[in-house]
Amino acid sequence: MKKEKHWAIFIDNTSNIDNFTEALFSSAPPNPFEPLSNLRGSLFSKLTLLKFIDEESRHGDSGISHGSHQSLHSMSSGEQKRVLLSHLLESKPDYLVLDNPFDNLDKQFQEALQKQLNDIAKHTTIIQIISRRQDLLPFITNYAKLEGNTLIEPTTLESLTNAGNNQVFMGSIPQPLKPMHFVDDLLIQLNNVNVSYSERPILKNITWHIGKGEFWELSGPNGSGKTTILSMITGENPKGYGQELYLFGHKKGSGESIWDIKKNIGYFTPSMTDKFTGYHTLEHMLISGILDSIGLYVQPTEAQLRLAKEWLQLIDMWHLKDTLFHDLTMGQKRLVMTTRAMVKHPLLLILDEPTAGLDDESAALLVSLVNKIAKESQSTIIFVSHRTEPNLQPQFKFVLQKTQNGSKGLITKS
Ligand SMILES: Nc1ncnc2c1ncn2[C@@H]1O[C@H](COP(=O)(O)OP(=O)(O)OP(=O)(O)O)[C@@H](O)[C@H]1O
Repeated sequence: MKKEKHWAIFIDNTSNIDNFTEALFSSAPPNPFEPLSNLRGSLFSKLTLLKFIDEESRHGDSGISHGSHQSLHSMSSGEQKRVLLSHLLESKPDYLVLDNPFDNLDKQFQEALQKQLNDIAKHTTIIQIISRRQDLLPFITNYAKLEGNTLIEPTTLESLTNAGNNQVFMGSIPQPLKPMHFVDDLLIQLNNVNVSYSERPILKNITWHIGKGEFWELSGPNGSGKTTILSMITGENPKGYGQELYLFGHKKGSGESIWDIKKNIGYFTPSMTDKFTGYHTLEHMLISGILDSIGLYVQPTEAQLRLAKEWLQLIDMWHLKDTLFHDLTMGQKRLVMTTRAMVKHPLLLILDEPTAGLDDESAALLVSLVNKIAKESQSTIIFVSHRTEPNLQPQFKFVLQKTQNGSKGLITKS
């Protein structure tokens, strides 16, 4: 049996991944991937997944969730990845390109996927596009780094990866223009909340009291209901009606509008950056956060401009104020979006897997900004993550544990 040659391509903020994957699948792949030119490859990536979801929304069937009655769109992110991988493997490709395959996956699935890839690697070339050093597949012995559009072959693995980030943010968190006041100590209360979908229990007797100024980490395996719980807290899930759910002092369904709830919340999840495809400058992006709009269509006031400046100085991006958001690196975009979600000092800041897809250095920088916000503001933070971010300093953890009757919640103190 011929021995397959596997590769890890390390990426960072500068890497042009789309160009690289396009070139790999072209009739003339770049050096040293020329041998792939006449072979059949498959791409396991978020983009491939989005194409199938789009197909499903237009034609009613993604073509890949056979056997399942559930739409691809309504599956949790881990479930979607499972379905995609088994679909890609059905066609027995000669090579498989995996774009950050472990992102959004729980530990159990990560281990199962690693085992599965170990087997596949015996007969299929694997090219792993990788941001975090800890994700490296153990059977891979060839490495390169993608800088912009250029592949660089290093001398050692160590020379490829950044240990972390030592940047210290200079100055304090800027104060909001209009502080939000809330008298109670408890912002959110879920008392014995239950959620089922098509009679399948998802959440079972969830009791969670979230206080002012607290810093929580929310975790749990794929499909355990993290997104569902967040949709209860943001007031978006109609299954919250008739339950013991109190959001910012109002019982869910007691006449408050979705806007009454949402005005108290700053929210960031990486897919939100897709909404900002327009050409907004950084300065305008931050000001639009104060106004809760997606672009900026009014003349900003002096006070708004001053506040935007303070935040941009804090994250060391003031010199980029006139740069288009579109032209930033991924790590910079995440810092700006987190800052934008925080600019009003919302009562509650929700960060949903904000480090997914970031390299080690950018993730460490984002985590230190979140720690700083937690220390220096009165905002409550919920940080959702599958990865244990080494330096994250939450006070409390809410862990969902799957059972046959739906997930239960376990609270621990850090
Ligand atoms: N609209 C829906 N219809 C049917 N099932 C749904 C719907 N929305 C969510 N589910 C199911 O509820 C379960 C919990 O989903 P949820 O997205 O909350 O999990 P999660 O913990 O966020 O998962 P992940 O870590 O994979 O993102 C999953 O099994 C999902 O398939």
